[in-house]
Amino acid sequence: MRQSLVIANWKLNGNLKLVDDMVSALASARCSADVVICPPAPYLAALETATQRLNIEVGGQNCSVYSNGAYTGEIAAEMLAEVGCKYVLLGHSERRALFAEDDTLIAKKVQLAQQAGLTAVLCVGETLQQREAGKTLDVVKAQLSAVLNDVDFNRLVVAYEPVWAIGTGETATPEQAQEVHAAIRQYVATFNTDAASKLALLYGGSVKPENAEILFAQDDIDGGLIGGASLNTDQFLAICSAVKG
Ligand SMILES: O=C(CO)COP(=O)(O)O
Repeated sequence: MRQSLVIANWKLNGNLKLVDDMVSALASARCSADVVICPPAPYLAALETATQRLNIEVGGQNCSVYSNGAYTGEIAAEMLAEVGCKYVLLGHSERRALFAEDDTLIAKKVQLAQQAGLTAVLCVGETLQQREAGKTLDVVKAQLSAVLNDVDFNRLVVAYEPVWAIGTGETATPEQAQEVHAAIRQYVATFNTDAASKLALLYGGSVKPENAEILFAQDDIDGGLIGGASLNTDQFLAICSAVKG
């Protein structure tokens, strides 16, 4: 039985009011999936305190490639763990594109995160240009292979987020998403068969209440990584309850 998981990625959005509103909404919600919220770092402690009695975990949106030292503005994986995070998003396409993060750097971050006891949520996905050139699987496999050679599969989640579907309102069709998810699972199996069958694989990219159920019904889709819709309590709860239980 694989973990069903819905992760909220607030990106650079939200405030203390959203922390309160989301926690109140989730407190009275019924959801068979595990729920993780990744707010901007200043809200992690407040969210962790507010969710202590709930079955909700907290995660970072990124961590440093360094453990400590003179790196102004950075946040170490161990610091995230110390304030109660259980997860950290790594390799998000916005980090890759806007902050020039490459596969080598992301692999190092995954190692540090796992050493700190965090589950790394490795994000992979192709651009529209790469998809149109028929390179989707090559791109995704290259992003995975950089990390999978030296990874703790017990602390790994993979999120497939086609770049062209992020924040655009354009979602991969359930068939497109399933095809890539199945290919990811097969590829992971070439590294570790047992881990591949247990790995939680999430879809991300314009997931909304209207399309969540059909996406999550696909064989190899175990939940979602939600951006825009995770900022709205009603929408986020509807997505959480769309996960197959
Ligand atoms: O990037 C995403 C989650 O990490 C997806 O964002 P949207 O749900 O806003 O498309």
